[in-house]
Amino acid sequence: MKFEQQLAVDQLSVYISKTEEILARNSAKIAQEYLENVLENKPEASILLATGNSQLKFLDALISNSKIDWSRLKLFHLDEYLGIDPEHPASFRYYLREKVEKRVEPQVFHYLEGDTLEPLRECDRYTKLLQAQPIDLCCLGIGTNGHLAFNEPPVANFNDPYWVKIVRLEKETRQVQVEQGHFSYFDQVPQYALTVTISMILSCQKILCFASGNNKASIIQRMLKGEINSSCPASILRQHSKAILFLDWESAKLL
Ligand SMILES: O=P(O)(O)OC[C@H]1O[C@](O)(CO)[C@@H](O)[C@@H]1O
Repeated sequence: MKFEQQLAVDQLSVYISKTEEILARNSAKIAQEYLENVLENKPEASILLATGNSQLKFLDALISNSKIDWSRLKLFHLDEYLGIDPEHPASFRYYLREKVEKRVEPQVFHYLEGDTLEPLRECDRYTKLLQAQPIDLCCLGIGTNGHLAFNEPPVANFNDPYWVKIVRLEKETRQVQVEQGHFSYFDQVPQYALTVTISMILSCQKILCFASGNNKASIIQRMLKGEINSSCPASILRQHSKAILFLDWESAKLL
């Protein structure tokens, strides 16, 4: 497996590839080998998937090249806008149905029902589903403001007693969604979302986190060189010994 550079920042492993394409190929191989290993020792495995641009090439490489037995996998996801219809193209359920579920046949895909009329009950339902088994693999992206899932700075709680909660989205997060073309204007982006918490993420057995491109360079610098605190929620990954951060040259350029 060829990464141009490998380093450790506290307990976090950081693998750097020249391009996002190489990064996707190599990280998909790591994910595949890890899942094969898990499935040698138990009948089924559980994966918590992220959405966003940072996941696209990885998911494509994982799905198109691997020999994973998806029928033995239970799938979950990190977050969803509150009040969004599952058919809305910006909804994370839409993304995951189109990019994952239509291409593989998992044993089950448990979706966060963002359009529920009873959000607290939905948090409770999803918490119970997540707690029913260990989550073997968690995939993550990092927001330009350092958020993990929708745990926004500075309110993200590293010791959250909850596993799924309702959060208010930061202006920057909502603005980025417009810039990326997911919504036409700022007020169209929902103000609230459901998200798994940092405590939930840290309970996962293995974490693969992806960040590439110039627009992630300064937050990656803060994540890896700044203090570990909730002003950059992603910095907490430095305390997870089974987490790998995959970067390309552009996102790693300020290290
Ligand atoms: O992958 P992107 O588009 O860079 O976004 C960063 C992360 O923030 C989220 O939008 C919020 O969870 C994720 O879907 C994503 O992985």
